[in-house]
Amino acid sequence: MSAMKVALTIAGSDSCGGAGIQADLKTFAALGVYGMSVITAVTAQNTTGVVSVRELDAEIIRDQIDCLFKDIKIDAVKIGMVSSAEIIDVIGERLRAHRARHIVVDPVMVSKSGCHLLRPESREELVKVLFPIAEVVTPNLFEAGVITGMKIENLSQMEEAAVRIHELGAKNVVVKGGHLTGEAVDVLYDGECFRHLRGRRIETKNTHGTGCTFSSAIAAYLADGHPVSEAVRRAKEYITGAIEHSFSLGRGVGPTDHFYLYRREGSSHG
Ligand SMILES: Nc1ncnc2c1ncn2[C@@H]1O[C@H](COP(=O)(O)OP(=O)(O)O)[C@@H](O)[C@H]1O
Ligand SMILES: Cc1ncc(COP(=O)(O)O)c(N)n1
Repeated sequence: MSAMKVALTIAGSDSCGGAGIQADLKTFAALGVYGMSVITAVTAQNTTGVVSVRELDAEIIRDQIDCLFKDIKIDAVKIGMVSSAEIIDVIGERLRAHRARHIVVDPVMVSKSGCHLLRPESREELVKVLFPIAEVVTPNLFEAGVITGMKIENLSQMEEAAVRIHELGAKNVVVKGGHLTGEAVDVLYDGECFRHLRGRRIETKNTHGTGCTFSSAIAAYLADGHPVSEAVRRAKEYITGAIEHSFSLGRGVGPTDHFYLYRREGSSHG
């Protein structure tokens, strides 16, 4: 039997379990990869919104990263909510020191419910420190707009944004079209070619954590040894199925079903 593959998520905790660390670990488990976590911040959050946020201090974030890399071979890393410039700097510095491979950066800025998960004044630091070490970055339309200063409303603008973000140091860029209307198309750019990742649009309000789930699925497939284009294609297939099986939980935006591949006929939530 081949060795178990290991993926690490560096992200914030979402107490309601649909996004952040919890979504990432569920995704790793569902895709057969051993998951580990470095928590950057704790959010008190439910399906209707974020109530409060506490950042952890840089020292405990550094210690979490160092003790894992000193002990365990890590096949891929996903980075989500990073909250502040100080946290970004310690993550960047330690991942470089440990020569971490297969890094996926989801440049999380604002939750779907409208709460800042990255201090707006730290956005430039995220791009400057984390994009150059990323194998893949996965901005949504809002994030791609903030990073490039562009207004992005169609596929050709998504392509242009992907080129500009590539110039900022990310090897591969996926601009996600989840917030457009019509087919859910994402654009992958590797510095040479564009690839359109097409998925059927699912009519549902339950999309809490879709970006977290997508980026951690990319990391899981990279950990498994797939090349970037194949990892992204498989992750797109996985997130589309997870959204198709999303369900209502609480009074707000419900989560996707990370384990839909395993549910038997008749045992789903309906
Ligand atoms: N309603 C939907 N139907 C199908 N795919 C979707 C839908 N909403 C988002 N997606 C897909 O989910 C992934 C995450 O995208 P998105 O929701 O835009 O990210 P974020 O959570 O960062 O805003 C992308 O592959 C996107 O195309
Ligand atoms: C801890 C944490 N990380 C990321 C998100 C983004 O997820 P969404 O955009 O679906 O709100 C979140 N809500 N909470």
